[in-house]
Amino acid sequence: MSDMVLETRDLHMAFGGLVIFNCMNFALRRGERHAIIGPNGAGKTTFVSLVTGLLKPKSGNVFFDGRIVTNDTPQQRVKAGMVRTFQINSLFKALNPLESVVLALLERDGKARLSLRSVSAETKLIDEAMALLTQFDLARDAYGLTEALPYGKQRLLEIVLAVALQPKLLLLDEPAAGLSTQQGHEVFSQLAHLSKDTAILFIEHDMNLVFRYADVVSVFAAGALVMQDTPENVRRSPRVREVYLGN
Ligand SMILES: Nc1ncnc2c1ncn2[C@@H]1O[C@H](COP(=O)(O)OP(=O)(O)OP(=O)(O)O)[C@@H](O)[C@H]1O
Repeated sequence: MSDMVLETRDLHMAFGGLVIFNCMNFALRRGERHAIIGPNGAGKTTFVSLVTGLLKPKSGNVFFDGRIVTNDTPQQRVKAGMVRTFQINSLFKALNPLESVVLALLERDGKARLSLRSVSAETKLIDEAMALLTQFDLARDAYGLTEALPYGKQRLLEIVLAVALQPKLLLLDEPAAGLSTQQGHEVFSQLAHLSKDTAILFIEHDMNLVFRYADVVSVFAAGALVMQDTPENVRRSPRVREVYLGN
């Protein structure tokens, strides 16, 4: 089994005449916590969309878990163990958090067609859902209205739903966006405790979070991977200061 859970080879992407990447080669190890940083418009979200299958590259390939997935649909990639959360809120507002997590666990177990009512008998799943909510400090909110949750907790719940699928790769687009500094740290410290069976690729603009929680940082600028290295080396790099971090 390869060390790499995700690789892209020679990815080329353009929107009409606007070239985003010419030749993007990228690799991410199993279990790694990997941040993508870079200025606005650098292509970070486009890259993640190519990885998850929301967008198709003009040429080049995406490898996931040792297999080419370039032509797989996003749903096929989710089934293979690649799960993404978005900057936008995508929760089931009509369900309470516990019901939502149970649904995610059913999806993981390939039982998604069971109705929630018939699930009430599945006490093991309910216990597991409750344990996940507890892990992310949401136990007290389990039976409340999802739409009444504060924004920070809604974001946390989205992450719990993704984690419930036990992905090999979890992709997070700015998980701390719109959160207070303390909430941002809480989200990342929960993520830091996840099993190393799950690699995490996250886009983040808050450099305190990036340098504290990433094992590896990739710097995107103007459609190129400028550097991929440890947080310490990225922080010290004159080139990265020039294209992104400033002095
Ligand atoms: N669907 C699209 N159609 C046309 N152009 C697009 C589309 N999506 C993104 N772009 C352009 O591609 C470039 C890269 O955008 P992208 O959103 O990937 O950057 P980013 O690094 O994620 O930026 P940000 O940090 O602001 O989210 C930008 O110039 C953007 O305007």
